[in-house]
Amino acid sequence: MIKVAIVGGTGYTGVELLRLLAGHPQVEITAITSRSLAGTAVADLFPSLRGHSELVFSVPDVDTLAGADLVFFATPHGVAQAQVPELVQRGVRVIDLSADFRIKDIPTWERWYGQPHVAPALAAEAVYGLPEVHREQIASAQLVACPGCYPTAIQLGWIPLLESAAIEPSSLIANAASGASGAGRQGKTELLFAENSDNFRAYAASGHRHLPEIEQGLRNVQPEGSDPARLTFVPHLLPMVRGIHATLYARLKPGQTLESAQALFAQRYRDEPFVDVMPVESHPQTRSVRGTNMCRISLHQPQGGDTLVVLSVIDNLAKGASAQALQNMNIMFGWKETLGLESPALLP
Ligand SMILES: NC(=O)C1=CN([C@@H]2O[C@H](COP(=O)(O)OP(=O)(O)OC[C@H]3O[C@@H](n4cnc5c(N)ncnc54)[C@H](OP(=O)(O)O)[C@@H]3O)[C@@H](O)[C@H]2O)C=CC1
Ligand SMILES: CC(=O)N[C@@H](CCC(=O)OP(=O)(O)O)C(=O)O
Repeated sequence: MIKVAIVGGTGYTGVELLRLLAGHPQVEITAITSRSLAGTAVADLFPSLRGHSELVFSVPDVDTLAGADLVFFATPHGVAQAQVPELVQRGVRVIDLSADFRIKDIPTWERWYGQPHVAPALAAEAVYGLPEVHREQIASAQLVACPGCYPTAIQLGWIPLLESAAIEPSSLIANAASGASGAGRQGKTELLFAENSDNFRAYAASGHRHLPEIEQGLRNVQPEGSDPARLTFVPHLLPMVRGIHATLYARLKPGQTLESAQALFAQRYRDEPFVDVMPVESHPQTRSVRGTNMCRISLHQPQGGDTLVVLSVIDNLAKGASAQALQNMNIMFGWKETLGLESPALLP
């Protein structure tokens, strides 16, 4: 058993962590923080956790957090980088769900996030928590930076092709749509039922902060000497709660076919418990991954042309955040990677 603390327990990724950890046999949650609801019982705020949690929210306090073996940060950007250095110094392991430690190039982080980075040395040390690429480094990491939700769906959809140089790396286009829980639990006008339901729209089409994270991850898997992966990324907001559907377009290199691409995916993800390569020309649905750590992928070659379309779906709060954080925890502590993550999606 390890002791775990969560900073940011009243948000959507925080409560998803609580839901998943309630079914994990190796974890005892010793602290969960909220500045605004300190003193409130977790089960009063989230009745879904009645009978599963006796915890009460407390204000973040470094001495309390340092009593845990592992601390999850489920907080907005900028929070973890201010608090993690002391915890790391005191020997605590940390999984950060925010973007604070994902990007290695600090000027790039500062430009996209619009604030100075206060812990650049830790950003250099942090391991990017995409197990399908960094499993070995995650196992021994003290600080893991969990990938963003769009970056998870998009990277998993292109990694086999870029590793094998099977597509033109400068031809990449990603259209991805997310459920509204991706925007967190704070009140925002555009997330009101009357604004978001029965509606569909793109946002940040001229530049979203996940772009540099995705490009960094894709370039990292390319063979040395390749032209760097370049991406056009347009996110959309869907009138649903959970799920990301990414439609990825790339030009196949001469000699590559739908069948050769499918074989690359089948081989690359053969032993991955959380990537499901579906039969060619399938249409994965967000509903098939709801509440799970699964990424389902399928490939298409419309009209037999030279464009390969990859469809990739995840649950933004699960494989896109909290369940992937648990997968990382399982790897860090040497447990079976699927522990606490085995349940299939909720249907209908
Ligand atoms: N929603 C999603 O699908 C995904 C989110 N993420 C990332 O995960 C992180 C959390 O997201 P999400 O759960 O949606 O966010 P929410 O806005 O729903 O929740 C944020 C939480 O952080 C706490 N918090 C806010 N400011 C501070 C602070 N200065 N110090 C300590 N605690 C603070 C809040 O509680 P209180 O103010 O009471 O302290 C609240 O519990 C974000 O960085 C987000 O970008 C990553 C992938 C997917
Ligand atoms: C629908 C929606 O608003 N989604 C969020 C992405 C949330 C997320 O995963 O991103 P970070 O962890 O990098 O913040 C957005 O586009 O800002």
